[in-house]
Amino acid sequence: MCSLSSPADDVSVCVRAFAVYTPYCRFHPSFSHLTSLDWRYYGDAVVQDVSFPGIQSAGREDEERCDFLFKIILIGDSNVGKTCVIQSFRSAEVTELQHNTIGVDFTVRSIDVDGRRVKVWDTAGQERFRTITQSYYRSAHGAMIAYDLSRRDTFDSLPHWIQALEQYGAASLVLVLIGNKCDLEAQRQVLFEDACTLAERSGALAALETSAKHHHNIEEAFQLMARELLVRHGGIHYQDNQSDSPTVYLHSDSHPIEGEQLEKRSCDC
Ligand SMILES: Nc1nc2c(ncn2[C@@H]2O[C@H](COP(=O)(O)OP(=O)(O)OP(=O)(O)O)[C@@H](O)[C@H]2O)c(=O)[nH]1
Repeated sequence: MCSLSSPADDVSVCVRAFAVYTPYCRFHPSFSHLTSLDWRYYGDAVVQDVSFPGIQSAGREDEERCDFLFKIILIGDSNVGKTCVIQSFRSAEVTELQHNTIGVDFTVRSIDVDGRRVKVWDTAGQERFRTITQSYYRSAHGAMIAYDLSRRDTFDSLPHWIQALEQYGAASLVLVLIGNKCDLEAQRQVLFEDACTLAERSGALAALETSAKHHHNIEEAFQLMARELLVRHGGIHYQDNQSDSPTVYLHSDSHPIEGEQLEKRSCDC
């Protein structure tokens, strides 16, 4: 079962990420622009009078070697499954019932992309904690916007989230749209084609349908994102005729968007 089963556990995970990864991230070139104010603000706002369970085991990860460290934010309406997606990514296990996130959830995991070790630092934040999440937009390398494919209103708010990213995020941000809860096919209210159209219009790298509950397409979403970030940050160089493009990681319910991002794959910058 998921390790985040109560608000107290949730905070302890936040503390763990804060306490263990802050020193590493602050000294890492990718995070040199993060000010201590960002971190303190998060700590003051979210972490209150809690112990630090799990800090020792997480400490080992801090020493783990990685070639690249990317920060990916996961945003979207409440209850679309953001926390479950990052839990599924972290542990391949998801609880039936998740509490609402207070502030920002963190997870850090290393994945291998073409033999490169990539550390993905992932956060999911809630809209009502706007001031916290906006500061995270600024320093993100990639963003996943999630909607619940069984609730049309969560898809209809995607333009709002995209606009927020355009306003607060970096121009080079890699965007992926995620239609979560694809196990609820009978309750589907959003056609995959609609998500693909929106992804194409908004310059997203891909649209995918995922199930955090069944761990479906979660790894693929992060692999796809990490691979694109590696390309953009000079970690992978694609030839035009190279066959192992990111599309090989996609299932039938995912859709890579051709265009601007694909051109950038061959770019060294
Ligand atoms: N059927 C199904 N339910 C899911 C899936 N992912 C999440 N859920 C359920 O959806 C509910 C909301 O999940 P959360 O992960 O807390 O959603 P969230 O987007 O993080 O919500 P906030 O913290 O309010 O922003 C929970 O009851 C989950 O068990 C999924 O893939 N399939």
